[in-house]
Amino acid sequence: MAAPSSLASSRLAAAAPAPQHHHQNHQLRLGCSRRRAQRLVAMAGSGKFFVGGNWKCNGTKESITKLVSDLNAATLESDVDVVVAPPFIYIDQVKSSLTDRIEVSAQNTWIGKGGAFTGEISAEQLVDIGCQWVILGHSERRHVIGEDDQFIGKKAAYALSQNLKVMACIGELLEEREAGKTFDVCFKQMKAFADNITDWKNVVIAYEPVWAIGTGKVASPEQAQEVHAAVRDWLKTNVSADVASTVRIIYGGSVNAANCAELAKKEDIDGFLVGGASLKGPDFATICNSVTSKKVTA
Ligand SMILES: O=C(CO)COP(=O)(O)O
Repeated sequence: MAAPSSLASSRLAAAAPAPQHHHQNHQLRLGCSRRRAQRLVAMAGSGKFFVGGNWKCNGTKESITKLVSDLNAATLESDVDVVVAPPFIYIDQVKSSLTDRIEVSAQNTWIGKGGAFTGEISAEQLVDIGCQWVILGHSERRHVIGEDDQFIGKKAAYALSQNLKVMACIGELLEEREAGKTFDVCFKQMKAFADNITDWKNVVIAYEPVWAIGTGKVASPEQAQEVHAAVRDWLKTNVSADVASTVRIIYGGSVNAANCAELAKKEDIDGFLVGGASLKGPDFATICNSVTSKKVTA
C-alpha cells in the first residue's frame, strides 16, 4: 500500500459524513457507532482494515511455493490491506512469485545502517529487494531473543527513516495480565515507540498479548477491544488526537478462520496479525475477508 489506494471501501463510504442526517442513517443501518464512523472519516485514505501474516521461522522453498500459489488464487476483499512476512531468506522468492495485491514484510531488521554486523539484515537491504514492511517488537524478539524497548524503538525510527513501513508490536505476559499490569506494560512499550516515531502514517500497531500467541487461547473480543481502546486513548493523550484516530491497531494471538469475524466487529480492532493460521492460504484469506464483519456491525 504505497499510496493508500482507493478508499472506495464500503467501510469508509458508509461512514462518509455530509450531510449529517445521511451519516446518522448509515450508522443506524450498519450498526456503526458514531465514534467509529467519525474515526473512519478522519482516517480518510489510510483506514483500511489490515491483515498481516507472520510466517515466523516456518517454511521451505516447496511449502512456500504452495502457500504463494494459494494466496495468488484467493479472492480478497478490496477494502483490506494484506501483507505477509516470510523468513528473510524467502522474501526474494515470495516477492518474485506473489501477486502485487499482497505486500511483503520482514520479521526484523538491524537497528541502523548496514556494515560489520554479522548475521544482521539492514533496512536498506530490505528496501533494495522490494520489501515494504517490517515487524518490530514482536514478543518472540522481546522475550526469546531479549530485545528491549529502547532497542526496538530505535529500530522503528531507523526503519521508518529508510521508508520501510512498520508493524509495531506490543503486549503483556500472562503474569503481567494477572497482576493487573496489562495497561502499564502496553503503555511503556508504546512510549518507547512514541519517543522514536515522529510520523505515524507508516505505522500499524499490533496488540499481541503474549499468553494468546501460539497457544490457541485467543483473547475475547472484549479483552482485545479494551486494550485497543486504551492504547488509542494513550495515543490521544501522549501523541495527538489525529494519530489516535487514524492509526490502525490490529490484534494478534491465536486468530483463526473461526474466531476472526467476532473480533473484527469490535470498534477499535482494525485488523489482525496472524501467525499459525497464515501458513494456510484459504484460512488466511478467510481472515482477510473478515473485514466484511465490519460492514454489518461495528
Ligand atoms: O505472533 C503472532 C503473530 O505475530 C500470533 O501467532 P499465532 O497466530 O500463531 O498465535
